[in-house]
Amino acid sequence: MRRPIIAGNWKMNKTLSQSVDFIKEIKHLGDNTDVEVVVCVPFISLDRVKKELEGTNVKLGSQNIHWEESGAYTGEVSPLMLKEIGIDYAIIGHSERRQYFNETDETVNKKVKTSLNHGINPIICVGETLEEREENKAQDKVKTQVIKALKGVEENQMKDIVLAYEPIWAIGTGKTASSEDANEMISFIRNIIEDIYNEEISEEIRIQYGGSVKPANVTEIMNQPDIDGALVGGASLKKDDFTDLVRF
Ligand SMILES: O=C[C@H](O)COP(=O)(O)O
Repeated sequence: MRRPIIAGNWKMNKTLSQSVDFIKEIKHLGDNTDVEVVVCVPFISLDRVKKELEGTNVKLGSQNIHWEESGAYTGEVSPLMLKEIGIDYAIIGHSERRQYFNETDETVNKKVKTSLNHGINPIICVGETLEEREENKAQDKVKTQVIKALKGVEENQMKDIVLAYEPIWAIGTGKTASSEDANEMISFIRNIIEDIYNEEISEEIRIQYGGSVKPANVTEIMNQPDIDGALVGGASLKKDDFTDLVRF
């Protein structure tokens, strides 16, 4: 039985004081539920938010991570820095990182391996563009991303990984993949994992859907057999919406 995981990706939203105020309002959301609740907040808010979350059941994540422990990488944040704060998760390979910051399948793979080596659980994002979907290339694209992201990852590390299928055309657009289409792709991803590893790992790995998940569609999405959770942008920024999402 896979534990559902709802993760809020705040993206570049909320200042430090806004982050602290907001977390005070939602930090009880992990209580009395089987759902694992995660907030992925801006780097500069991680430390303060971590302190606010102490003693709660809400987990903390970053939105990126560098693959080196230290060095001349101006503007980057290393796994050692994040580990010291005590984060649980790092989003890796979000399509916005791939699109605007030249993240490649190779850097995604390096980040995945470094996260695992530092005890930070990767949430690895994959997904196709609208053009790729229309040209029937969506599965090929996602397959390549999954295989390359996991290159060199050992079987015993797979339990620490979460995958997130986010069709790029559904992010922040109000368009969602139909829950059946999302489930079909996520089932396809599970088959890829079985090919690379084995059936047990493919049955155990948690795979989220992301892209305009809202209170109005979350139940339908979460009722799909292969979908284990949601990676949520816009709707994770509002208390009432995020509350409804984690109580889908
Ligand atoms: O990481 C979250 C996804 O990019 C989805 O964002 P969204 O819920 O605003 O569409």
